[in-house]
Amino acid sequence: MTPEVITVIGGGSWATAIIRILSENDVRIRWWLRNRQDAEHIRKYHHNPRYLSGVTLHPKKVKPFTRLSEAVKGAGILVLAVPGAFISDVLSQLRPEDFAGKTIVSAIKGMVPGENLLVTDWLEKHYGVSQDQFCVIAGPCHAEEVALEKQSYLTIASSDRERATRFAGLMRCRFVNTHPLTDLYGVEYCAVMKNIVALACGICHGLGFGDNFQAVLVSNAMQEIKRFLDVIYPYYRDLMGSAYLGDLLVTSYSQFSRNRTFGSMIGKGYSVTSAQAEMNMVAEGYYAVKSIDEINRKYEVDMPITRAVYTILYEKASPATEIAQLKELLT
Ligand SMILES: NC(=O)C1=CN([C@@H]2O[C@H](COP(=O)(O)OP(=O)(O)OC[C@H]3O[C@@H](n4cnc5c(N)ncnc54)[C@H](OP(=O)(O)O)[C@@H]3O)[C@@H](O)[C@H]2O)C=CC1
Ligand SMILES: O=C(CO)COP(=O)(O)O
Repeated sequence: MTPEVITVIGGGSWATAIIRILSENDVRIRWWLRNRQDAEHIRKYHHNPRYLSGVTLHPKKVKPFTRLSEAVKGAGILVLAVPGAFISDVLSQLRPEDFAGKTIVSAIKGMVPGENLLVTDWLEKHYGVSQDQFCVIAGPCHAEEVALEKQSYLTIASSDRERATRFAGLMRCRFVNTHPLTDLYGVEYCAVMKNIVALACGICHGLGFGDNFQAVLVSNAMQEIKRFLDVIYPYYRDLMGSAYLGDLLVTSYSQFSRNRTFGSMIGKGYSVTSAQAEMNMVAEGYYAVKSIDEINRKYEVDMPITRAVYTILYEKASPATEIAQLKELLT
């Protein structure tokens, strides 16, 4: 059998981890990064110099590119792994024909700000990608633990179960277990919303709250996510599964979570700009909370945690005052 040709778009930690996983299998990876020096470094030394630099990349299976139109040539699968806020900029070099007939995999746990669309909805709108072409990579999995080859689980969601099963096969390896699921939009929304909750957990941690309070916050958050999903995309789903509850837990509690770290800085008194400057990675929840809050103005679902995070980050409300008010609403 000829190896599967896969283009991975994005040069950050998750793109690097996905490439590490995929290259355990029979694939050829065309890797697009925006930074020319990074691509050159990878070609010479087989390491990404700025993200997960300890990971060795397979010299024969992984080929870096800086021209996106060239990177997508000949691939049957495109994996998108840039933060949602930059996707429209990055993909502006491509045309609808570049997506035709391919499996389009979103590894992005964020929305497209401004348009307030899930990445899959945005690709359908702007590039005519049909719903059954999509897969979404979900589940509790930090790139840093993939780099350490710690046992992880991923869920591959697609409305086309066969497509999900095929891609799940390519993402399965010694240290990663995978399973398919058909709740494409539910999984995508949940992945976006758990980042908002992790921000809230971080803010509370920064303010000095402990584990007792965080457990209440997270369990209330799961109910908030359920209320929202039941309205925006009703579907038979088991929210106790690892693609939903599992991802909420790892992001809320892990030392590796960028969203939690960002929130913690806000709770300790950093401004949004100084917290962003301090982190060299992207906290998707910052963009997501604005999108979800704006979407919810139409649906008016009861979402006190999302509202509190939005008010703190976008209306410069005092974290202590907002969380004091939120405290009274949790059960
Ligand atoms: N890290 C993780 O464990 C996981 C991440 N994800 C998701 O993967 C997606 C990608 O995140 P991740 O790889 O972690 O991000 P990182 O924070 O590790 O990297 C950020 C990436 O965004 C790029 N970037 C920064 N600014 C711009 C810009 N203005 N225009 C274009 N690109 C820009 C950076 O480019 P440059 O290379 O030039 O610095 C870099 O490639 C996110 O949606 C995240 O939620 C999902 C699961 C796990
Ligand atoms: O989605 C993730 C883990 O499953 C990554 O979360 P952070 O972006 O907060 O690090």
